Amino acid sequence: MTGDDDRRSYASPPCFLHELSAEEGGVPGAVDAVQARDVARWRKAERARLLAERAALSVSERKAAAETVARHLDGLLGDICGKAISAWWPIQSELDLRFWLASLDARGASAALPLVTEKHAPLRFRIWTADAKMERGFWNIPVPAAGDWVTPDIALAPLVGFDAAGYRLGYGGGYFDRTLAANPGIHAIGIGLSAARLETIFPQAHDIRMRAIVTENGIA
Ligand SMILES: Nc1nc2c(c(=O)[nH]1)N(C=O)[C@@H](CNc1ccc(C(=O)N[C@@H](CCC(=O)O)C(=O)O)cc1)CN2
Ligand SMILES: Nc1ncnc2c1ncn2[C@@H]1O[C@H](COP(=O)(O)OP(=O)(O)OP(=O)(O)O)[C@@H](O)[C@H]1O
Repeated sequence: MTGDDDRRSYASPPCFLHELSAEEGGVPGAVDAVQARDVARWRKAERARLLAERAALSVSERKAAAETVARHLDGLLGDICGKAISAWWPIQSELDLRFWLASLDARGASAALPLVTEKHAPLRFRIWTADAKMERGFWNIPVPAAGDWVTPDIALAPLVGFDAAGYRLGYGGGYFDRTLAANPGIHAIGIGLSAARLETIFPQAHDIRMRAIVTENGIA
C-alpha cells in the first residue's frame, strides 16, 4: 500500500486544504503551511499514543525485544570491524541497547552516543566506552563528559514511530533529520518495536528516510 492510498483512505486526514488551488482564492504557499501545521498536530497526537503504549509494556518485555533486535541488527550489519556506530542512552522506555553498544569494542568497532550541543542544530557524536564518565546533557539525557568527536558510519536512531516507507517519528525536535541532512554519508537505521509501525507519517520535505528499520520481528 502506498502513502497516497493511505491518505485517501485515512478516516480523518490531517488536512483537506490541498484540494484548494491558489487560483481558487488561496494564498500561494498557504496551503503548504496549513498542511505542515496539521501534520505536526497529527504527529504530536500519534507520538503521545505510541509513547503511552510503549510505557505500558513490562521491563522484561522491553528487555526481550532489545535482545531480539540486537540479533537482527548483527545479521543486518555483518562485518562491523573498523566502523563507528552510534546508538542512544535510553530514556522514556526506549529499548536499551547499551549491552550491544558495549560489545562493539571487542569486535573492532567503536561505539558513540549523540549530544545536542546546540538547540535546533545537528547532533554531534562522542566516542563512548562502558567505563566512560557521563554527565547530564540536553533534556537530562546522560552523555559522555569527555572523549573524541566522531561522525558515525552507522547511526542507530530510536523510533517513537516509523512508517511503511521507512520514515521515522522521533520526539519532535527534528534533530535526526538535521543531522542526516548535514551528514549525508551517515547510514541511519531506525530501531523500535513492531507496534510502533504506522502506515504513513505523512513525510514532509525535511524528513529523511532510514536506510533500514529493525524491530523485534526482524527487518521491517
Ligand atoms: N535516548 C535518546 N537520546 C537522544 C535522542 C533520542 O531520541 N533518544 N535524540 C534523537 O534525536 C536526541 C535528542 N532528541 C530530542 C528531541 C526532542 C526533544 C524535545 O525537547 N522535544 C520537545 C518537543 C519539541 C517540539 O515539539 O518542538 C518536548 O517533548 O517537549 C528533546 C530531545 C539525542 N539524544
Ligand atoms: N533539516 C532541517 N532543517 C531545519 N529544520 C528541520 C530540519 N529537519 C527537521 N526540521 C524541523 O524540526 C521539526 C520537527 O521535525 P519532526 O517532526 O520530523 O521531528 P522528529 O524526527 O520526530 O524529531 P527527532 O529527530 O528530534 O527525534 C520540524 O518542525 C522541522 O521543520
